[in-house]
Amino acid sequence: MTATTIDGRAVAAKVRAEVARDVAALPAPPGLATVLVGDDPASAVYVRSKRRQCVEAGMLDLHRHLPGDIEQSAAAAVVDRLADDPRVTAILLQLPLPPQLDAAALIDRIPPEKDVDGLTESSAGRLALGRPGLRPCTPTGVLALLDEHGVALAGAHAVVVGRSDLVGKPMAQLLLGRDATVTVCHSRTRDLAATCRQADVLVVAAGVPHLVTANAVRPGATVIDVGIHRTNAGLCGDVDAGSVRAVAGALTPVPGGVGPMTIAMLLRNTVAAARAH
Ligand SMILES: Nc1nc2c(c(=O)[nH]1)N[C@@H](CN(C=O)c1ccc(C(=O)N[C@@H](CCC(=O)O)C(=O)O)cc1)CN2
Repeated sequence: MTATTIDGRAVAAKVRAEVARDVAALPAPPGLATVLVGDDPASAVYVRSKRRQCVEAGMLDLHRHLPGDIEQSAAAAVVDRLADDPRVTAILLQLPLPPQLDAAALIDRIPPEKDVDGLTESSAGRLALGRPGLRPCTPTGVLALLDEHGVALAGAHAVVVGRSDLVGKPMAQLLLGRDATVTVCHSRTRDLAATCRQADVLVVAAGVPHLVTANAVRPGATVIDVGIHRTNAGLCGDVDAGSVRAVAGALTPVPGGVGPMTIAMLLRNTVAAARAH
């Protein structure tokens, strides 16, 4: 068996076209404020893509690039100005932030209605309680890929590897909301491979290159690789695609899988924020 490739680029392109149509129908273009602190090369690539795709969709690009050594109070003042700016529909702080900054405190200065990353306490609480709200982009993008690929989640056993605020935790909650039976693995999980082999749907968001190999995949399972790592050999994920491709029923590639969906969901969340305004 060779796994079917789940084409994130194609699905993301469909979403972007839908977003562009939705933006054209709005009374005014939404403003997306991307805040980049410092000069981390990977973050710069992602923010550049977000800004480009924001403009291509017809939105206003309201970018802020802050020095990497900025103090907490100064960063907070920038967020507060964006929060009060009527041109700003949506705010995101590109993560990770430099170590001197308290990311959670800065994120929580974003008004819930502008929190298109879905990372504030308010957004996270609404997700946990099953109430409407803006959801984190990557987990939402994973759900969109599973839906587009026709994966039945109700009653399925989903295993999530990783428990980050950005992906693992909201991913588990979103899958639970779709009536999957959810197991969350992490660095303290004993016999990770045995747990992963139970999965009908395996979402790997551990941040460890090639963590999951073929021995951890049940034949025919759907495997979603959220990882992205820059190596001398190029980009790779948390899944050893070379070996897993021979066992899985479906697999997302890196690059070209979850990554493009993260940005597509950001744009979709920005339209949702504009509509709720
Ligand atoms: N505030 C946030 N920070 C971060 C998030 C987030 O959702 N919100 N997610 C990740 C990084 N990320 C978005 O910022 C992201 C990662 C990867 C891609 C992507 O399109 N990857 C391409 C390859 C791009 C490349 O050449 O490197 C792919 O996988 O095909 C988009 C967004 C952490 N920070």
